Amino acid sequence: MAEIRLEHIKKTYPHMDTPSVTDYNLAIHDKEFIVFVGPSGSGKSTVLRMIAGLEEISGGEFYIDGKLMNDVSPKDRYIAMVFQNYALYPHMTVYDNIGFGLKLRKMPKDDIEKRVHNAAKILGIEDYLDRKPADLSGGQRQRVAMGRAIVRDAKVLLMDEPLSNLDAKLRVEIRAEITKIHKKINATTIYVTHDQTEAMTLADRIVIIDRGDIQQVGTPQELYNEPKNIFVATFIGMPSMNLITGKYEAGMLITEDGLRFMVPDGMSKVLSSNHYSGKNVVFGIRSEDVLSEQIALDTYSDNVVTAKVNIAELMGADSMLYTEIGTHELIARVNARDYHQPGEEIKLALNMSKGHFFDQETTTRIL
Ligand SMILES: Nc1ncnc2c1ncn2[C@@H]1O[C@H](COP(=O)(O)OP(=O)(O)OP(=O)(O)O)[C@@H](O)[C@H]1O
Repeated sequence: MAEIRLEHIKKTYPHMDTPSVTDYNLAIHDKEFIVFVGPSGSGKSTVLRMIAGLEEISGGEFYIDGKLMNDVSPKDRYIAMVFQNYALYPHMTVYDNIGFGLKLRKMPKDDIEKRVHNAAKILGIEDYLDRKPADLSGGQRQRVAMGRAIVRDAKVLLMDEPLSNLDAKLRVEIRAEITKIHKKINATTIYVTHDQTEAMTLADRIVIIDRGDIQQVGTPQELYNEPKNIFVATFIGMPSMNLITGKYEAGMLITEDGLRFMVPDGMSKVLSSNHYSGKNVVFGIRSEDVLSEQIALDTYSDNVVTAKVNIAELMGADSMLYTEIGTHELIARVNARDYHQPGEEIKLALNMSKGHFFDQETTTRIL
């Protein structure tokens, strides 16, 4: 069992004026799979390294199962870490690479053998135990690195961008395996990535970080459907959420270049009662809620715009249309059968009720 609590955690690196992590508060449940996601330099690795004990904590408290861990040495934290560069010993076999840490701890040979074989079985690398890392593929090397973490029976597993060295196809395969492995070993897991697709597919809960600050914590669905602010709304989801800035007035959203959108009644009520009448707001709508089929044009006839197609990307079942309406870019994910050429003018309907309104100044979501 391993419950983790981070309370007001801060990090300022030596000789730096500004903190890299400002005030980090998070409770992670036992056996949970948590993903830290955010842009490069947002502080993801710093938090992970503080948990592992590789980096000193500048302020705040870090607990595992209620025990304060700030000053506990890394080897006594019951934590195992998997890095993006696998850090395998090239002259050792897979078996020795996996068992090395246990040997250092002077564990009896029989126990080491049991543990290494058990880990190899979980990871599906039993046939490679006699090989050297050089004779393995990237995916197999990554499994060996995970094997080293698994044999230690760690209560907490930390993974720092473990898939970033693999090609796209292998990343998808190993991603699915990581989920299976997590179910088998059941260690509380913290996984760091800057890839929102990895975060969405792996996480029980995602912690989204920007500039050393937690922006939102929630399940993938919560972050996708109820983003707290514009940063989360545009970071989660591919392609990024469309944003249209305009003035809200008498049930309409009116842009500076004269586009007019009818705001559904329920949304209008919330905007009016929150004193947004006459004020600028940001409207966000996902590409799947921008529609091109005739039935949608008829259903949402109040909000049909003429759009010029700039780029059309065929993605298999869907096609992504990067279009221009007035001075705004609008991305629509449409059925691939409904393919359009760049340069074409088409009609698009916005299903406004699926969109979100954000406060332009604070960037927080209004509804
Ligand atoms: N040893 C260090 N000394 C000084 N500043 C550092 C050090 N390590 C990281 N930083 C700074 O702290 C901030 C957070 O870095 P961190 O590596 O935690 O971000 P990250 O979100 O993991 O980024 P990436 O996805 O690029 O790995 C960055 O501004 C970085 O430049």
